[in-house]
Amino acid sequence: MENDRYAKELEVAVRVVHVACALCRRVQEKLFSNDSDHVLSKDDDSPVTVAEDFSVQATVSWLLSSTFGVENVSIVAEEDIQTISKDDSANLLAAVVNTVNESLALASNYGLQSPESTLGNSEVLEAIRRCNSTGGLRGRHWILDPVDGTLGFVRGDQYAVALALIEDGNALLGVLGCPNYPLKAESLNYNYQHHHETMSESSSLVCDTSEKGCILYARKGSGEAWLQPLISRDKVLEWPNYAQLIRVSSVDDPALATLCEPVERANSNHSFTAGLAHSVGLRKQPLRVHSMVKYAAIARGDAEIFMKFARSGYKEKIWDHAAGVVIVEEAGGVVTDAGGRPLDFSKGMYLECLDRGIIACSGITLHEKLIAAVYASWDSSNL
Ligand SMILES: Nc1ncnc2c1ncn2[C@@H]1O[C@H](COP(=O)(O)O)[C@@H](OP(=O)(O)O)[C@H]1O
Ligand SMILES: [Mg+2]
Repeated sequence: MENDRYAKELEVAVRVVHVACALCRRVQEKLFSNDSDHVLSKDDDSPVTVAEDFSVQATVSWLLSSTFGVENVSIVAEEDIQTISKDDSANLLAAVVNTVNESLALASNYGLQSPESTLGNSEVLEAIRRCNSTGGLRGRHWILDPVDGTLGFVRGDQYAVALALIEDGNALLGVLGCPNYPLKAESLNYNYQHHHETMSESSSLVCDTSEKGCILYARKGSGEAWLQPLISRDKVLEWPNYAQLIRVSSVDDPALATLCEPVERANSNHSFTAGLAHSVGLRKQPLRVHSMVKYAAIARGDAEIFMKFARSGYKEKIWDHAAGVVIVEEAGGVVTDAGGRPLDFSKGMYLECLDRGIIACSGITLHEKLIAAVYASWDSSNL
């Protein structure tokens, strides 16, 4: 039956992302706990972040391969094997192997297979290496961003685990794990200064995980997007785990709409988007959020617009968008490039044909206004 197609893949993907989010939460709790040996680094390439990325990637790769069979699984993912297989990376590899084993031991709590015995270095490296697909127009590929929004992760703020399935170039399934997504939309706004002032006493920011954390997911063409809460440590996932339907906001008046955009100025031109916002009549301050949680905010109805205009020459990666696009579209939203065309996931690792930037909206009215505003202002924008 058409409706049953990809049902198993979607359920497995959601369970796998639960395991990955639990891993991330454990690492973040250690990072921010008062008795932690770790020194928190504000860099997004700190050893902790790198270990975290590899650990999630190995865990997801191992679980997908053990469920569907190694020969059936092709994965396109952010981290490549070079960094971790260097001679001077023994400590990094040891940390990753440890974290992966800890997390796979709990996989059975999530209805997935745990390994019969602890994985060794070579098995973990092999799981990471297997994520070396480049995707493309033919075949079925899983697209993974193990930790999207690494800066958000080290700051104890928003980050996401993103897993999508593309087949013959079409994004069919999207799963977004958002371990720090707060219940109240207002708390999404990133406030760097506040963050630093409260950093020392802010273990509550990440350690009180009971009121935040969810997984969003959707199957292309179903017209439905779903949300499940993350489950607490040591609990067993009972499918469908309180899944609830989510829907985009019905606000189409620009004066009432909220714009979401990257926190980092380096990743998107804030003054250009401010100009667009002004010209279509947006009044509210933009909500600056790390990672694909911005797509989640649109799908959940907590914001109406997400825009990203990277510097010219930057090539957007498919793993930064595929899962979010499926979820927003199935929740009722619209996602295109700045020329109004759908994002094309068929060209390999990059969104090769992307026209200028990305515009995701809760509805067509806001979307058309923004596309028209880009058209009117681009030539004078110096971008
Ligand atoms: N100069 C740049 N311009 C645009 N995007 C960039 C960028 N450098 C990195 N990125 C991407 O932007 C993502 C973060 O998005 P955001 O700024 O919306 O939080 C990064 O994901 P990672 O954190 O997984 O590396 C990275 O892929
Ligand atoms: Mg990313």
